[in-house]
Parts: sequence; C-alpha cells; structure tokens
Amino acid sequence: MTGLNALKLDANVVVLGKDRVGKSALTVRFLSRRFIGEYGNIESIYSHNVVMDGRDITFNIWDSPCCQDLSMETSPYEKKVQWANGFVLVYSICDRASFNSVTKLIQSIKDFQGMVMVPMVIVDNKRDLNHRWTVLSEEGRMLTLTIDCQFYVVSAAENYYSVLMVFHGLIDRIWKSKSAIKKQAGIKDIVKSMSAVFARRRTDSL
Ligand SMILES: Nc1nc2c(ncn2[C@@H]2O[C@H](COP(=O)(O)OP(=O)(O)OP(=O)(O)O)[C@@H](O)[C@H]2O)c(=O)[nH]1
Repeated sequence: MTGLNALKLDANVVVLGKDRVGKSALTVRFLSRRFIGEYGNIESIYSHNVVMDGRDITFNIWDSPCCQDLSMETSPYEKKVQWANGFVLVYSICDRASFNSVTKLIQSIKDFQGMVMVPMVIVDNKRDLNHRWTVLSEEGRMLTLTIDCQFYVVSAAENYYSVLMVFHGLIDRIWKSKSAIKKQAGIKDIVKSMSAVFARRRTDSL
C-alpha cells in the first residue's frame, strides 16, 4: 500500500517501453549506478530507499520485458498499470517503432487508470548512439507538450546523473498528485460533515 505523510513516500513505479529500448539498463543504472551491458528478460520488482530533497522515498520499481507491455488487452498489464503511481516510458533514439509505442502506452495508461493527471515521464534513451538516430529529441519534446509530462534525454550506458534526474522528476510528480488527491479527499470529508450537520438541523426543525 502506498502512503504519504510529511516526509515519507512509497512510490510504485512501472518502467514501460518496447523491447531493447533500455528499460532494465535504466532501472539498474538508477539502483546501482552501473551499466552492465546485458540484462536478460527477467520481470522484477525492485525496492529501493533513497532520500530526495529531505524526503524519505521508497521506490518499488517494476521492470518488465517488453512484449507484455504492448499486449494491452491482457489483465497482467492492466494490473500493473493500476498498481502504479507513476510511469517511466522509454524509447530508443535508434528505434522509431519504440517512439510510436510510447504514444500507444500513454493512451492505454489513461484508459486503465481513469485519472486526468497520471504522473509519467518520457525518456529518450541511447543518446550516446547519436550517429544512429531515427528519432529527434524534438519529437519527444513535442509529445510531452500534448500530455503535460516531463521529458529526459539520457544515455543509460554513459551517464548516471541523467538517469537519476528521471526518477527525481517522476517522484516530484507523484508527490504532487498524491498531495492533490489527499486535499480533495479532505475537502470531500468537510462537505460530507457539513451536509450531515445541515440535514440534522432540518430534521430537528420539523
Ligand atoms: N549504447 C547504448 N546501449 C544501451 C543503452 N541502454 C541500453 N542499451 C543496450 O540495449 C540493449 C537492451 O537493453 P535492456 O536494458 O535489456 O532493454 P529492455 O528494454 O529492458 O529490453 P527487454 O527486456 O527486451 O524489453 C542492451 O544491449 C543494452 O546494453 C544506452 O543508453 N546506450
């Protein structure tokens, strides 16, 4: 269960994207600061505690092989999406189809979560392979403008800090969205108790 108090947050994060875009590389880079090259096809949930901006964050990061991500009708996918508080959507600059699949993922997440504001970030990975690009970073930037989310250009192979920024940015979004939900729930409680008081007064005066 996720929770929010003054300085503590549990965040369930799902990393999604087409095959071989670097989902595991990105996740492992964040968790261990390392790039190990080959990662296999194992589905894993990693738990990781960090302190960010004075907040105690527990990340639960679900890294799964691609094909499950793109079979959007299946219930494991739906379950995963509903479990998440935030999403890292990855494409590779060398793979145009992976960029197109991010657009589909965004739509499916919105459909399953049914929320207006779903915290997500888009990651343009493998920037070290600039000579093999098929997707311009401007295209990724344009995509984020249409859905109000953050955009990161990274190379999981070459740089730890850019990857760290991805998870930093996402946690900020999750934090804000949870605070907004809490506030809304608070307002609803106040409205409920006021309605109860007025209803009681009406019955008393009859
Ligand atoms: N040059 C370069 N290679 C990368 C980068 N990130 C990942 N790779 C390589 O891309 C390949 C796929 O990386 P993975 O992290 O396994 O990709 P994935 O998205 O988890 O793949 P699936 O598990 O098949 O869905 C591996 O050979 C990685 O070494 C990067 O930033 N630059």
